[in-house]
Amino acid sequence: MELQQPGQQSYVWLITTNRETLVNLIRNTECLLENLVDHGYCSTEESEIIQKYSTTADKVRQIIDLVQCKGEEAAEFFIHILNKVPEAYYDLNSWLTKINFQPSEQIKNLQVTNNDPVTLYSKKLKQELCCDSKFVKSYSQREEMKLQETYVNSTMELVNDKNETMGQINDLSSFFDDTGVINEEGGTIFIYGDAGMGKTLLIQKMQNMWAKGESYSDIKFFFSFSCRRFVIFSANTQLTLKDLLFRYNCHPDNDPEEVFHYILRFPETVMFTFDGFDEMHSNFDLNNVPEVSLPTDTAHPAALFMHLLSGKLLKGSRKVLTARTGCQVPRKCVRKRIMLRGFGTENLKEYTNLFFREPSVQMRVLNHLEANHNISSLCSIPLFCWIIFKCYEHFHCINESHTFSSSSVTLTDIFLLIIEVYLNSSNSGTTRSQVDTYKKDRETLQLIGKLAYSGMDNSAFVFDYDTITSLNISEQYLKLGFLRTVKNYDGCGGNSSFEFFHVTLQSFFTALFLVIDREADTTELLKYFGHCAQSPQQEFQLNLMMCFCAKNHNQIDPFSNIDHLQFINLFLCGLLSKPKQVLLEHLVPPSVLKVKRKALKQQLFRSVKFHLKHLPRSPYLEYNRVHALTHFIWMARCVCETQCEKVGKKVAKGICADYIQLSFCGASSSDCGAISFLLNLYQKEIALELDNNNINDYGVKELIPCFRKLTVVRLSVNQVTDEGVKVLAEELTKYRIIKFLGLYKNLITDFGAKYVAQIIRECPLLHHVMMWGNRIGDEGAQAFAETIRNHPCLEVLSLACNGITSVGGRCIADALQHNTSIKTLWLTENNITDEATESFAEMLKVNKTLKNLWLNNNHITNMGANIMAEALDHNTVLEDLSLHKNPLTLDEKEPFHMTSRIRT
Ligand SMILES: Nc1ncnc2c1ncn2[C@@H]1O[C@H](COP(=O)(O)OP(=O)(O)OP(=O)(O)O)[C@@H](O)[C@H]1O
Repeated sequence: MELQQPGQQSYVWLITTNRETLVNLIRNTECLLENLVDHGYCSTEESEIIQKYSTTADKVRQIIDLVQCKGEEAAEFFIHILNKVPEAYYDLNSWLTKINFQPSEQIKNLQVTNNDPVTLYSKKLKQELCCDSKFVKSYSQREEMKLQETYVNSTMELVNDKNETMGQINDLSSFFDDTGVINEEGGTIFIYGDAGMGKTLLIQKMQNMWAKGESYSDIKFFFSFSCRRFVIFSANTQLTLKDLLFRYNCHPDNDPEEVFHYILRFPETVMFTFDGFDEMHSNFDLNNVPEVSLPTDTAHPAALFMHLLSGKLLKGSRKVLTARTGCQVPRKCVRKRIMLRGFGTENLKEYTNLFFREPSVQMRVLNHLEANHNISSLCSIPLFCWIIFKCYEHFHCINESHTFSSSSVTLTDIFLLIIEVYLNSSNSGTTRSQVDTYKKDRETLQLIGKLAYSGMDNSAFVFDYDTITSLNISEQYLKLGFLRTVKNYDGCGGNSSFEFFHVTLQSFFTALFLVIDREADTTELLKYFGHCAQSPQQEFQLNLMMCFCAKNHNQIDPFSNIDHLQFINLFLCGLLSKPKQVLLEHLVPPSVLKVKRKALKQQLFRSVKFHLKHLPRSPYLEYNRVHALTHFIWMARCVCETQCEKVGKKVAKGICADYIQLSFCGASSSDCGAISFLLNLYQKEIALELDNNNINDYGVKELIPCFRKLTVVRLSVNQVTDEGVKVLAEELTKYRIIKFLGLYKNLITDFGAKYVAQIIRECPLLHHVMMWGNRIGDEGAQAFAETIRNHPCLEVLSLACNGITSVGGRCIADALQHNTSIKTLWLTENNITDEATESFAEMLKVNKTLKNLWLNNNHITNMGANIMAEALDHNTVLEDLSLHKNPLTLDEKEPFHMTSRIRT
């Protein structure tokens, strides 16, 4: 673009000499005319005449002629408009920069109206999203709940592609910054978590923050898609990108072409959210996505989606994709991985205080949660927390003194309760017993159950109006609140579609239907066990294949997630359990119930036996180790849901090992209840490895019943805080059988370190303690020092990656002068300087057991290294003094190089 340079500051001259450029690059004449008319530089008649010209270029020529005639002020205001509405005149950006336009004070004070289609569309999107995101959609339509009054941040963690944690994030605005990037090429922020962890609500919160101007201010367009909705498209649907954006979100009122042109030109101003990749069940083969060479080409919506995700379309746009844990996404696309871990103690407190307004009720609820681990661990999953609170609120309204049950509460219990609450609320608050409510509304439950069941086989979570009416589900039933309307995506304003307020509710209704429907025989009842029957080998192979395939960006099968089917089995176990018999007998004849119960029990045993038989087993140290995966957790959940000790005992017997490895199984805190239920019934002592799960302090509390059996407790990378460690100390010191304690990469501070020290002091068999990657400082180090002084058998202590300085280092070194058991001490990555090396040297002169002392990544210089090296002359036991990554200079003459036992 050849631009004419102005010779003097005459705006008329500028316009005249750059006429050609302006005619070529101005595409929006309405904005110019409206502002010129508003401020009297052009009359309405003149504007109308100009608008009659057929081409934009002619209109621009006329406008230029007009402002030239009107003189300097009009010409200056004309350029001021171009400058003030960059969305419309972005092609003139470099011209405006070159002329270094500086309007006079008089012109600056004139208000410029921005009626450009891009800005108007952005405003429209904001308004629409503001309305859409204001209320939480999970709640029944009768009683909407404002997002602002219910959303609290849950625990979010950055995770690398080996599933290792990279630290927490607390702010949704930081999703797009540079922290935690695992792949610079990727453009998608991938957020994952279990069912009900709050992925959808988090997306809603992002929409709301953008729409209210609280965040993402550089984004002009925010397009939200639920992957579930892609099911609606038939295999031969063909759409252009423009259609996908405008028809399935809101439509621009003015000049859609221009808006789309802007989107293509500035993709970095666009944000997409795609919620629920695991639900993107489609007839369309995602592994054979046809290429789209131009953004104007048509393709299947799922293909457009995949191209958006991979950056082939709108490269540079921001994308957020959510899915259930375990769902594979093409690695190449992923920029960051964020795992939702649900509510920790503080989040739960915040949520309680938001949910219950009355301070006295808040206190009471918090006290109940404190007293009942079973309920608080269920509450760590936000969906279940909401259901529990909702039930509490309802029963509390009826009876002020209502409390949470003090006995064990299962997931089936809380779903039975929420249904009761919904049914009762529709009866204008009449209070009936649970049995009466279910008895009276049996038919309703059966019909809704049938609908739920009808969708399960082919993963249909959205029901069109025809399906609803064909099953005789009337308006009245729809209003109960179990189903909510789905925004119409065909853009034609047809009849609404519906979905359950959460897919776990659909699973519950399916199970309820299979139990209460007399026609449903035992084959139907048990069919989902068949779907979920996966041998551990298959699960291993699948995991391997997923890793391998994800690496090659091939063969993605997001539909392999069958949690919704697993939930059906779980609820069947709950509904057909003995404690529920009293209620169920009012809905099904006892004889039918008996047959179903028997069949389920037999099936459960068969599945469990098959699963346990095929679990991989291998010797590990002195143990006979069994390696369990996610399916084992589902099995434990089902068994626990039966609440039957006899079943539990039989299953526990099948474990047949003295070490159970359950790392990376996606176990949550409430799963610890199920694990504990089984292990408590195990005949012998056993080692439990639960590293890299999501159990936090609630999970530790859930394990209380089984600590008496545990010789190894490995709870590393699990968000355990001092509170959890306190529980460990109370429990482990009762039984004193613990040999190995693994708590690395948790949130333990000096306070918690004192409890760990207590465990070391009081448990004489303990030989391994892994505490690296916590928040322990000198006070904690001091506590360890006091306790290791005379410990009889502690062999390995890792305190690496903490905040220990020379003060703590000296205490530990002094204590080691007296210790005769420790062979390995890790103090890597702390803040230890030369000040502590004297103490280490003294210790090395007298210690007769320490073989490995790791002080890598501290602040030790040649001086400190030499002090320790000299001490080694008196020490024959130490094999490895490791000093990598310290500020040492490599000088041949320095004596510490003379000993091969020092590694630098
Ligand atoms: N951060 C949060 N603050 C308050 N409530 C929450 C939060 N996250 C989730 N909830 C509650 O849990 C319910 C379920 O959450 P959501 O639908 O977002 O889960 P999800 O992870 O998308 O589940 P799924 O994988 O099954 O689709 C919400 O409707 C809300 O009641």
